Amino acid sequence: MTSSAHVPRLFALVPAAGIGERAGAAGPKQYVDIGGLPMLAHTLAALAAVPRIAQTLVVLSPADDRFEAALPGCTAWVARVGGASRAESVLGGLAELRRRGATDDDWVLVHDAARCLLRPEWVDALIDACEHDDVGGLLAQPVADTLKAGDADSRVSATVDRRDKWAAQTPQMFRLGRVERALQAMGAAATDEASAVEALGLRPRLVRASMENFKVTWPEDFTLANRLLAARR
Ligand SMILES: Nc1ccn([C@@H]2O[C@H](COP(=O)(O)OP(=O)(O)OP(=O)(O)O)[C@@H](O)[C@H]2O)c(=O)n1
Ligand SMILES: C[C@](O)(CO)[C@H](O)COP(=O)(O)O
Repeated sequence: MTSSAHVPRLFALVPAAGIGERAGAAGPKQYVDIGGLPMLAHTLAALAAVPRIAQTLVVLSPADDRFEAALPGCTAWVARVGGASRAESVLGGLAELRRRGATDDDWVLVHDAARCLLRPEWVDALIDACEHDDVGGLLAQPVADTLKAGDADSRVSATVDRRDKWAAQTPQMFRLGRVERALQAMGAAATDEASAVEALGLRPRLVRASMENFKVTWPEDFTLANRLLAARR
């Protein structure tokens, strides 16, 4: 007799519906050229190099009219279901994954389009650490600098104990059903998937990655990303 048990699959979900306000580029930062390709192309290439990921879904803004010209021949799934916040874009993507056959038990690795220096081996390390974990987890980096809390006038209000602090990165890997419920409960206040899952009383696993997995956020970050990519060639 053959077993019909569902084997969970792994999907990647890339929110790419932001406007990149802080980056100050002429258009959305995911299309800014880095080393000859749009930033988003580097991000998707890293995920495509992880064989355990069954498929990647890119979430675009409904108004996006650049993707097909910028990434011709891209084999990732694409859905123009982005929302006003990152959390809404991720929720739109999770609903799209369901429409395409994903179920509650499948794993979803949510990864920022803006973290284009991702390396496949970091994704593999995350999967290895989480695929048999009850909760799931995220890539992160222990904080190395002394941490200051600041007031609106840019004066220090406190020095924060950094000993147990980690900077959260992506991918963040959770079961589809759980992360969807968590984000629905927390709404746009969720700046990442882990914080929504934490609000359910759960403790996601922290998997150390690298500072190279930084999020291109400010104008000077494009220069850093270009240099790092050039150094990898
Ligand atoms: N409504 C939104 C906002 C953000 N994102 C995505 O979430 C990731 C992380 O967000 P962030 O770095 O803040 O990107 P932007 O929102 O584009 O930047 P900014 O906040 O400076 O406008 C990015 O890949 C971005 O495209 C999204 O899909 N939908
Ligand atoms: C998800 C994230 O990259 C983890 O550090 C981060 O929270 C995104 O924040 P942003 O407000 O969208 O820049």
